[in-house]
Amino acid sequence: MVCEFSESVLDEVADALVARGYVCLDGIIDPQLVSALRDKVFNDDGAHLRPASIGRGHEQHRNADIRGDSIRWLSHECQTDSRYLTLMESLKDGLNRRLYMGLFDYESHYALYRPGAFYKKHVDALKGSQNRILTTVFFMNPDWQSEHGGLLKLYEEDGTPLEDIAPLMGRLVIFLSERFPHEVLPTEVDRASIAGWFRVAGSRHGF
Ligand SMILES: O=C(O)CCC(=O)C(=O)O
Ligand SMILES: [Fe+2]
Repeated sequence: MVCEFSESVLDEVADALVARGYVCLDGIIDPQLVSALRDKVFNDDGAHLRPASIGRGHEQHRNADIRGDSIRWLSHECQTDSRYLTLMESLKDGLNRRLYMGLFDYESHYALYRPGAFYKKHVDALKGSQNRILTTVFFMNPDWQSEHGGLLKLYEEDGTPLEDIAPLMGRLVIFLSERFPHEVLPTEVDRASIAGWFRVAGSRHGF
């Protein structure tokens, strides 16, 4: 299984980030890996999902009014997780080569939104030195229908709605973390995703 993005995909992502700050890509991840990732949420690992919290460190707390998903962090100890993380490493290297973004490390979690769950409008970048610079959201929902809800809604910095993105199987969305407020609209059916963030080392980056 190939665990790196092609040069042409990396070119496309880099060009889109420069032009618009975000990109939505379909079918760029091996379908076998996509279904293995989905199985992690719905089969073997479902029991390890925990209600998500918000904030960082001692400011971290659960707040079901803001987000209702359950999560599990990816780890290189699991082979399927590791394949996804290796793929994201190739994205990091490819973007650093093209845009000198200084992306340093990556953290990501599976998220399961049960019917009725949502994540209110927020910005991913957290306060502190290890800031989140680039967000990835990957979807694993076959047969998604518009009546299922659960759209990822992106906004401009000034709050103007920008794009509603359906959480379709195999779709990867990448955006600059500080620039785009976004929310997950309430879902009617189980909705699985992997949210991830690249951070820079040390101080804030001026991209
Ligand atoms: O699952 C999604 O569509 C996005 C989730 C999200 O915004 C987050 O976890 O920060
Ligand atoms: Fe987010």
